[in-house]
Amino acid sequence: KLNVDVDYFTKMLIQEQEEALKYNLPINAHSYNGYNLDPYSLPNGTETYDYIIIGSGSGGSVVTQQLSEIDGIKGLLLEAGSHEDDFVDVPGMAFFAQGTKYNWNYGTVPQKKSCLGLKGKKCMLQRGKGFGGTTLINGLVYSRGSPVDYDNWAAGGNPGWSYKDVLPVFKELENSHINGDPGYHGTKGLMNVEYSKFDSPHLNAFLASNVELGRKEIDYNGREQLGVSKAQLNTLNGRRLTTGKAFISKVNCKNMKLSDNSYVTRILINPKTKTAFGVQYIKDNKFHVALAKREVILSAGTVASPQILMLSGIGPQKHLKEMGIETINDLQVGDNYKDHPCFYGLNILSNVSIPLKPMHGYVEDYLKGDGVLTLPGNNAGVGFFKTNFSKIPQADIEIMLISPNRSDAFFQKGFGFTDSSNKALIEGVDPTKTFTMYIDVLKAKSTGYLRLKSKNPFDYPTVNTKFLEDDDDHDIKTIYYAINLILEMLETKAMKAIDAKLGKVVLPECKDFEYLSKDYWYCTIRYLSDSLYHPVGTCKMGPDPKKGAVVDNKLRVHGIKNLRVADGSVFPDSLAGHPSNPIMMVAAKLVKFLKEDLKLKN
Ligand SMILES: Cc1cc2nc3c(=O)[nH]c(=O)nc-3n(C[C@H](O)[C@H](O)[C@H](O)COP(=O)(O)OP(=O)(O)OC[C@H]3O[C@@H](n4cnc5c(N)ncnc54)[C@H](O)[C@@H]3O)c2cc1C
Repeated sequence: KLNVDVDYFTKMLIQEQEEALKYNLPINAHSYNGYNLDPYSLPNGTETYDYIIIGSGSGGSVVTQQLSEIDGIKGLLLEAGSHEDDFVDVPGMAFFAQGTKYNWNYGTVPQKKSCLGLKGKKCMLQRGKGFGGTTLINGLVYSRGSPVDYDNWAAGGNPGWSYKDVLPVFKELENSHINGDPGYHGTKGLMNVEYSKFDSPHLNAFLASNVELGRKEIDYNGREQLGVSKAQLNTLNGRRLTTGKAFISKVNCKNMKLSDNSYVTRILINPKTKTAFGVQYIKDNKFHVALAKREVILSAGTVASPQILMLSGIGPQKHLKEMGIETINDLQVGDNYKDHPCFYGLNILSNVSIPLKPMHGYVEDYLKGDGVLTLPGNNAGVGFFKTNFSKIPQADIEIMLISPNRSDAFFQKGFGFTDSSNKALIEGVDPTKTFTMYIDVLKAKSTGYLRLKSKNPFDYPTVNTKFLEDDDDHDIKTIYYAINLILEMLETKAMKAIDAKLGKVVLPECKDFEYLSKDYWYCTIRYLSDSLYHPVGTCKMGPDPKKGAVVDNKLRVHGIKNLRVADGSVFPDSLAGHPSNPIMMVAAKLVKFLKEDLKLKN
């Protein structure tokens, strides 16, 4: 049996990698409307449900599964994509998975101060499509952020969202195998959390170097967050555990209809009563309407949820008017686009190699739940640090340890680097020995925005991340500070033991600056920065719509009845962590609110 699997996986991985390299990622969603039908006409036939959920990513999958457990309800999940395959299941194929039909491939407008070494100076904006949403293509790191994040949500006028309030919900969702700090983890939930069995020598040097510098190895989802650790991962025996597999596969289909390839074009809202009553969507080149007797739950993610709200008449009035859309409620939808800017420009040489194997060798390890293929994008470890200029009592930098090999065939396409940036990055790199560290600005001051490109629901929205554009250069200063932390790590005995040294990366645009001077680094950062793909905040939660809030603390859209949002867009701010599991927590909270309304026990 094992050999059959090895042959099947080996062939499949080789073939799918080649296809991902050739595949042209979409630049809009027009393929859903093959006959170019008028999205503003309504079809006659309708179906009626209690709840309609839009999108099944980190948020929507949890809502769908948990709602389906309520006796006697009738629900509908509309997901634009479909089921996953064995290819995306392999964490080590994460970069290639981003080159497949599972990626929407939204993009941003050209940037002024970041992403300059990427094609068209545009940051990449990957988002997953299908049951599981962005968990189909993401880095699988389980990191809740700091308790301070949630305490700030609550202090900002959102009762019920302090860390004390949300910790039990994280625990309910989790099936932890990491032997973490007592009291902080659950073992009965549907989302598995484990360490990769694969031990990278580069990770061990990273951990030891930080211990040498006086930092601790910690459970970063436990008592303290500042320190270093092997990455806690949403995998199950080394395989990607998407929210599709963890939650959608457990849906009680007696109560819930799952509709794939169903692209939602707008939510139907009665402008007089300001009540959401249904959803328009296209499937198989035909428009459909589904009616919701109770509520519509929007979980299409930080990019598509604000787009759908605006298409439905909820958004900044001036902008909607320019687009020719009648405003039903004037809210600051699409503002407050917060993300984690990231620096990808470090090569660290070493004398320790992870020997290359033929593909079937990697596959044999993988099928035993071990080996490099169990590491998502080679991400082996994380560390949370604090700058000396931060005024907040929490981590503001994350450093991710990426084991060799970074020069795989998809590297340039996956990151969108120009030929000259790519050349500078791969020159002198031994793919078996060179590792890197990504620097993630956890508390970026730069804030972007999202707007409609047109009233055509099949056009992608316009996104401007405005990375590294904040007035006092806080964000670039944070990256520069983190680079110095890394240079200090390279001086430790642990790093010297693997002969770790900074590899020279000199971009043509930065070559006139003295190598390793501050100006050299600032130039390199502006070119080799991009998103860590953690956008949040475009439908932010808060008490006051005049201060930019789109949903209230029960996730109800302000001023509209029967409409809630449950995905990354409702975060008031970026977390000092990764958003996927916190979004699952938000979704589980939403189901609790719905149950309260139904007077059911939670
Ligand atoms: C490359 C990459 C690496 C990442 N690494 C990590 C990590 O290591 N850890 C972590 O915590 N986070 C990571 N993230 C981020 C994290 O995965 C996302 O923030 C999270 O999954 C988003 O959840 P969501 O529910 O908000 O939206 P999504 O998961 O994006 O779900 C939205 C769903 O809505 C569907 N949809 C969109 N538009 C429509 C429409 N019009 N009609 C119907 N359906 C629609 C989409 O197809 C999708 O399934 C990463 C992201 C990327 C891209």
